[in-house]
Amino acid sequence: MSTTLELRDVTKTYADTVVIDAINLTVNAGECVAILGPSGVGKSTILRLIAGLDEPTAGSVRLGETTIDTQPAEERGVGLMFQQPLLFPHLDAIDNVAFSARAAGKSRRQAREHAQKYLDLVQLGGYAHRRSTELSGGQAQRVALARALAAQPRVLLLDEPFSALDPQLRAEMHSLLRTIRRELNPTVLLVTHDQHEASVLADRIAILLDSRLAQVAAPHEIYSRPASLEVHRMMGGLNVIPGDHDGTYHHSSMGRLEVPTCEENTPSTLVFRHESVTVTPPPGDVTAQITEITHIGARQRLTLRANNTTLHADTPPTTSVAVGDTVGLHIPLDARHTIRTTP
Ligand SMILES: Nc1ncnc2c1ncn2[C@@H]1O[C@H](COP(=O)(O)OP(=O)(O)OP(=O)(O)O)[C@@H](O)[C@H]1O
Repeated sequence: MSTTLELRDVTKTYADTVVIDAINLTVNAGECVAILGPSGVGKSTILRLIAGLDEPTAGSVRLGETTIDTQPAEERGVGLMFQQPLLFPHLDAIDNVAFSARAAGKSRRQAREHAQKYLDLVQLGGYAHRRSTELSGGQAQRVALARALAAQPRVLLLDEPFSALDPQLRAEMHSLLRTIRRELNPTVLLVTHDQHEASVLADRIAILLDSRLAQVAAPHEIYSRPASLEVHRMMGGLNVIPGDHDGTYHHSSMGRLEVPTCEENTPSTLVFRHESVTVTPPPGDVTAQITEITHIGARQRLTLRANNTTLHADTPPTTSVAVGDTVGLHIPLDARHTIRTTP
């Protein structure tokens, strides 16, 4: 049964260092929220506070209608999964998954029947009697996920659960997690430093920067309407153009570009996703010269100069261009976003 998870003004201080500073976050029942932030920012600390492995310095954690701050970790109904599967090496897969049911007093047969359902769910039904030491990294991580789910937690906390896997296995685990969300509808709080992972898995992303949540929103909103330049960069945004907003147009060394209106005339930085830019015959919205072409998988990334401004555009490899070409760039109006800059 999924439950709402709520952090209220949660602060965590180690010695004199404030790691988490008065964070408020609600994960609705059945929702998946990803906390995204750089290494060492405090992502795992948040999960430890929820799981009861550490205590907040101030604030409280609620599950449903209950404040769980004083509950021991094992009574919170929180499932945890880490980067490493941490399976019991002396047990086979099914007894790893059956562990919580056995601990709750179920007979071996009942616990194994229950565990088998979860092994089937993670598509390892035929591996029940493999020792955990005889599983591949990806299989062991599936067993760890089955073990976390078999305990029927009220909330599932995932701490960088797929980052030790190679890209193909990681994509398979993403797909499995989506299936599990459809079938079991768990409340999930995921921690990752990978913006791609956050955006493919989560309904909302919470960006953790400098001890605080800089923005909490749906992935497309965070990509296209970042609340700050730091959020734009965290999401891999490349185009950052300082200038001024006159209410209708953004003025910079790149020229004048219509932008969504703002009431005040302010110094502001124009940002737009490199994926949203298309190449046209000049002049386009902006005329620029290509200075570099980098091939990234099935795309090609153009670096361009427009007067003193450096721009980036990701285009299909079929776009026929060469370094030195002068091209037009089309930047859709709804892809243009301005961020107020402190003068
Ligand atoms: N028990 C502790 N005592 C003192 N400092 C700690 C303790 N646990 C964590 N920290 C510090 O708190 C900060 C946040 O750590 P945390 O592990 O939450 O970061 P993270 O964002 O999960 O990092 P990563 O992505 O590298 O795992 C770090 O600077 C870390 O050194």
